[in-house]
Amino acid sequence: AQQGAAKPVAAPMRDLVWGKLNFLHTTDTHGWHGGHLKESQYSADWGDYISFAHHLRKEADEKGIDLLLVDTGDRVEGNGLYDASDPKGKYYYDIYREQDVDIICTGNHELYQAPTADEEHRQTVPNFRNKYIASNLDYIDPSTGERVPMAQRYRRFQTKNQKVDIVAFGFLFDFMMNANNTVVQPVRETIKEQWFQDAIRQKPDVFVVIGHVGVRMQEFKDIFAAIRAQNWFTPIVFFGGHVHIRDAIAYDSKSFAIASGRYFETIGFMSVDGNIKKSDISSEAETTRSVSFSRRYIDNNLLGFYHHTGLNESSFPTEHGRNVTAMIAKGRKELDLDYNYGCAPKDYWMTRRPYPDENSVYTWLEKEVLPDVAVNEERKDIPRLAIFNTGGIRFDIFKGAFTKDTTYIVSPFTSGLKYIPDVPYSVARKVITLLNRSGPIFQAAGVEAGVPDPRYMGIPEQWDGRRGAVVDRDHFSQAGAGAKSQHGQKPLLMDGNGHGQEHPQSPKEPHLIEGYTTQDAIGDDGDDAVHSAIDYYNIPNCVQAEIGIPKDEDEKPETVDLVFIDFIQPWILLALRFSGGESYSKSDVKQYVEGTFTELMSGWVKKNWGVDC
Ligand SMILES: O=c1ccn([C@@H]2O[C@H](COP(=O)(O)O)[C@@H](O)[C@H]2O)c(=O)[nH]1
Repeated sequence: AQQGAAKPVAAPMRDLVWGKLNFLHTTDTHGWHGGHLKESQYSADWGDYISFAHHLRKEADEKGIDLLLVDTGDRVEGNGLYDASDPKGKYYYDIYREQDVDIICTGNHELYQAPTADEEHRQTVPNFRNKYIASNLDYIDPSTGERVPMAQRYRRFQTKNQKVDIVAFGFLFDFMMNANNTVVQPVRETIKEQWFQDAIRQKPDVFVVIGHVGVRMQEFKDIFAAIRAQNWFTPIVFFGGHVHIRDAIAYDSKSFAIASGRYFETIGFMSVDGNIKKSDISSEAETTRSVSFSRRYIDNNLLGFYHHTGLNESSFPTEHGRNVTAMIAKGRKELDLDYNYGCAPKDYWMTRRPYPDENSVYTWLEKEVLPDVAVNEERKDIPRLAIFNTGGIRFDIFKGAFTKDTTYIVSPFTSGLKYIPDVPYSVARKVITLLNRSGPIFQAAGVEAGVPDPRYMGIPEQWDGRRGAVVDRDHFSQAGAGAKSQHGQKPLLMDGNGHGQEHPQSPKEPHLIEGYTTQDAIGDDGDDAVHSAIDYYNIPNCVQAEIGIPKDEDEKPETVDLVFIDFIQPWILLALRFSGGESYSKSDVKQYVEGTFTELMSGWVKKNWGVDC
C-alpha cells in the first residue's frame, strides 16, 4: 500500500472457494492503481495486487489447477495518477503493464478522447500482445486512415497446468460516444459475422467471454444465446463491468457471469469446478457434464490479501510488488497529488444522501459551485439556468484535504460550460424535467436522432435497475462473527502484525465497518468481508442551478441563458425540441466560460475553503 494509506480494519471473512479453473478479475479501475488512500477497505495498490496474484498462482501451481487474470476495461480517467499528468497517463501505462493479465479488453473510457484511444493502441495493446482481445472494436490508424481491428478478435489457448482449452472473446457494449478514431460495432451485428460464427463452432473445453458490459445487459445475453445455440453443454463464463457494481448471475446451469465493481475497490474471484475438460466425460455422456461455479468479491486491502494467502506483513510482499508500489509512489510525488487546494468542511455524498440534501455533493454543486463558476463577465446580469449531469461527478468528497488527486477523483473530464443565449424561459424551464424523466417518446426520438440513452447522463451504478431508494441497513445486523453464520462467514482475527484497529466484536453483535453488502442473483454471500450496509439513494440524471431567477412566478424573466456542461449537449438539443424550442441546433451553442469544469471546481475550492484542515 502507499505510505499514509488508511490501515485496513479486520472484518469477519468468507474464504475463497477454489475450483479447477479460477479467475481474478478487475474492472473499471479508472486510474485508482495507487489504491484508496482514505478508505481502509480498499487501500491496497497495484503492487500489492501483483504480490497477491503471484501467491495465488503459486498455490494454483502447487494444487495442479489453473488461475487466470482478467481485466475488462475502463482502466483510465478518474484518478490523479492517470489524469494529472500532461499528457495524461504518463505514469499509468508503465505501472499497469506490470501485472500479468491473461485476457484484457477495452472500456468506453479508453475511447472518449482520440488521444486516449491512440495511447491504448500504441501502448496497452502491444504491452499485452496476444492477451488483448477486441471482438467488436476497430481502430483508425492516423497515418494511413485505414480501419483495423484494435486487437485480435478472439483468442484460443490452453491453461498452464491442466491444459484446459479455452476460446475467449473481448467485447465492449454498444457504445456511441467514442471519438472518431475508433469504430464500435454493435454486438448484435458482430455475432452475425463469419469469424464469430466460426469461432463459436470450435469445440474448446470452456468459452470465456470478457466484456466491458454489465452482466444483465442485452449485449451479454445475445452473446450467450449465440454461443449456447452451438454448444449445448459447454461451460461459458462471463466477466463484465461498466456498471460499477458487484454482481453475478447464472444464465443457465453451465454458465456464470461476474462483475467486479469499480475503482479498484474490488478484486473479483470466480472458480469453475466439475467436468471442466471435455475429456472428463465421454462424448455420449455429454448431457451429464456437470460444472459448479463460485464467486467472491474481495475487498482490495492487505488484511484480506493476508487472509486469502495465509501470509502476513513480512511474508506477503514480493520484490516485484514492492517495486511497483515504489513506482506508484514516485509517480504520485512527481505529480504532486497531495497538494491541498482547501479543506472540505464535511463529507459530501453522491448516493449516501438523497438529493437535495445539505450533505449531497449535487446540492453543493447546485447551491454553491455552479452559481459561482457559471459566470460570463459580459452576460453576468442575464438570468440563467445551469445544468450539470450527475455522472460528471465520479466520487464522494470526504471531510478534510481536497487535493490535486481529489480534483480528478471527483471530476476527471475535460468538459466545459457551454450555453445557448436568450432562450424563452417558458421553453428552457422544461428542459430539466425532460432530461430527468424522459418518457418513451423522448427516448424513441433520441434513438432516431442518434442520441444515446438518457441514462448516460447519470451515474453508471444507476443502470442497475434493482436498486431501491435506500439499501436495507439492517440486512447484515444478525451476522455473527463467532461461529459460521447463515452467510457462511468466518472471523478474521487480528493477525498480530499490528495492522488494523482493535475490533470490538462480541460473539452476539460484531462491530462491522461500513462497506459492500452485495445481493446478486446468486445470494448475499459473495463479499469476502462482512460489512454493515451503506445507505443508497437514487439521484436524477441532471441537476440545475437557477441563477438570478426570482422565485415569484410574476417576476420570471422572458428569456434566460441556458448553460450546460458540454457532455450533455445532444440531450439538451433534443429536450429543447420537445419543449417548444424546435429551431435550436449545434450552431446556437457557444462557450460560456473559459476552462474545464474540473479547473473551475478546484478554483472554487481554493477560493472558498481554507487550507488548515
Ligand atoms: O466526458 C464525460 C464522460 C463520461 N461521463 C459520465 O460517465 C458515465 C460513464 O461512466 P463509466 O465509468 O463509463 O461507466 C457516463 O454515462 C457519464 O454520465 C461524463 O459525465 N462526462
